Amino acid sequence: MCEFSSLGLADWLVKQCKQLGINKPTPVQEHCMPPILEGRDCMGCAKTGSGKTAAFVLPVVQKLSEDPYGIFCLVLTPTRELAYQIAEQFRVFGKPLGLKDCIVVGGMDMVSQALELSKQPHVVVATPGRLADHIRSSNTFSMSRIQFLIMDEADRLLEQGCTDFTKDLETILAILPAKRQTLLFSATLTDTLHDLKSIAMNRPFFWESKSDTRTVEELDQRYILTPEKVKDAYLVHLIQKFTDEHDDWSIIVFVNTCKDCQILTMMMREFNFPTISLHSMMKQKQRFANLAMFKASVFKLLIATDVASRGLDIPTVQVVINHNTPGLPKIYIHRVGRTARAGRNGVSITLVTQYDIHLVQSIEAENKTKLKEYPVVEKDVLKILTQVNVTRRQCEIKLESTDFDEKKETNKRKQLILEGKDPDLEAKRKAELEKIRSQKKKFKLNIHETIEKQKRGQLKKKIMKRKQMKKAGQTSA
Ligand SMILES: Nc1ncnc2c1ncn2[C@@H]1O[C@H](COP(=O)(O)OP(=O)(O)OP(=O)(O)O)[C@@H](O)[C@H]1O
Repeated sequence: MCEFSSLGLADWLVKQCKQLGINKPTPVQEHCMPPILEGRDCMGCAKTGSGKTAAFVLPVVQKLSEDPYGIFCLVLTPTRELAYQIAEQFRVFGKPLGLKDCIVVGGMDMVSQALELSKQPHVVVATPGRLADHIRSSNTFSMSRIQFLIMDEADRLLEQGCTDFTKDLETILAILPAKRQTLLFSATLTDTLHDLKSIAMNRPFFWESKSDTRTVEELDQRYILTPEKVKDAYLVHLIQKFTDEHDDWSIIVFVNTCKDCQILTMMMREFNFPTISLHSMMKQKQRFANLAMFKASVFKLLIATDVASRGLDIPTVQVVINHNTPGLPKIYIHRVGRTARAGRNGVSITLVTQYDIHLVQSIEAENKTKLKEYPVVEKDVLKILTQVNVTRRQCEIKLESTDFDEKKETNKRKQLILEGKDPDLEAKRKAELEKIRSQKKKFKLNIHETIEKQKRGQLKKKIMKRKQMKKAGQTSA
């Protein structure tokens, strides 16, 4: 393994790394830092927890020290929590320079962000939606001279998933200079390689860690096959087991929806586990506070939606539990990648129902790894089954008595307004679409019935004709 200094990193930065306990470069750092320092665009694809952040932060900080000005670098990232984490890395490595950063994310005060931006910080770390809002609404800052555009979790930024960043990215890219270095990183770049190449136009250097598997060897990947109704009992049992067996434990449980996140958090608290949650329906300040408390081990159990599945670096996490089997192998890779980071060991356990077996098969095929069964004494789970299910029902009733569903509706309306749509019109449009759909269905059903009737009629006629012919034959005989 080589040294940081042989990669072209300045002595003061090598010293800074040493102070942070970073002595030798990881492969993604070893391969991507030299071309970045040479001025090339770079696309780096390496496993979760392999040090991709430092692979782009270190060269940028070095280049900034040679020609410091603001705004020098823009980092885009899909989640707000990740933006804070990346900004922290810039602050730590750039401390000797007095590096100034500005975090521009949704859910936080826009006016103070605008003020910060106008002070020309060296580095801006942003989520696309909020930065695009600033670009559309103010002219107090300029990004026309930026030297670096970095897209962390680049494939997610380009994906047209539940949060679609495409329009915001267009707004942002339009104000950036064509002459810049573009750096794209993720653990799962390959699917979006083609789209990414059009963003990094300057003959990008592409590096992908060569490995048979897409998850790290230190990760012990397990599954438990369970009927849907017994899932929660398995979850409680597993958490109890880890609590009993380890003094120093920290677990993330991933769930599918905000509502499930809320219910499971309430449930786990009923069972006296020190639990906290993270999902997109929470106020942003609460999200940050909860994450900070989990990082500080004040709470040992975090129940989260996929808002926490990418990038978060929490070294104490030993176990990741997938309460639902992720629908895409990519989501699985990022979720389980919250443990077994930077060479540490970790376990992931995926709860699989009979309806999810095909999902596990595609996860195994895509990641070229077989998941092993996690051994559980079933009768211990069955012992707590009734109590767990009763507790869930109680928590569901409790949640129904709050305004959680209304909040969800309000949030949906807010989102539509932010997208420039009229929520009432959208609701009307949806209702009309629904009406058309049901009319079409009815129409299809009618046609089907008519055809069937005709067929039955024709068949009847044929039978009658045959009977008549038979009769006629008999009489002539
Ligand atoms: N050269 C190194 N030696 C030891 N530890 C390192 C090194 N570089 C980074 N780390 C540490 O490894 C951990 C994971 O790094 P990082 O968060 O950058 O991973 P990542 O590759 O971006 O993962 P993900 O794909 O999940 O976002 C961090 O705690 C970081 O401080």
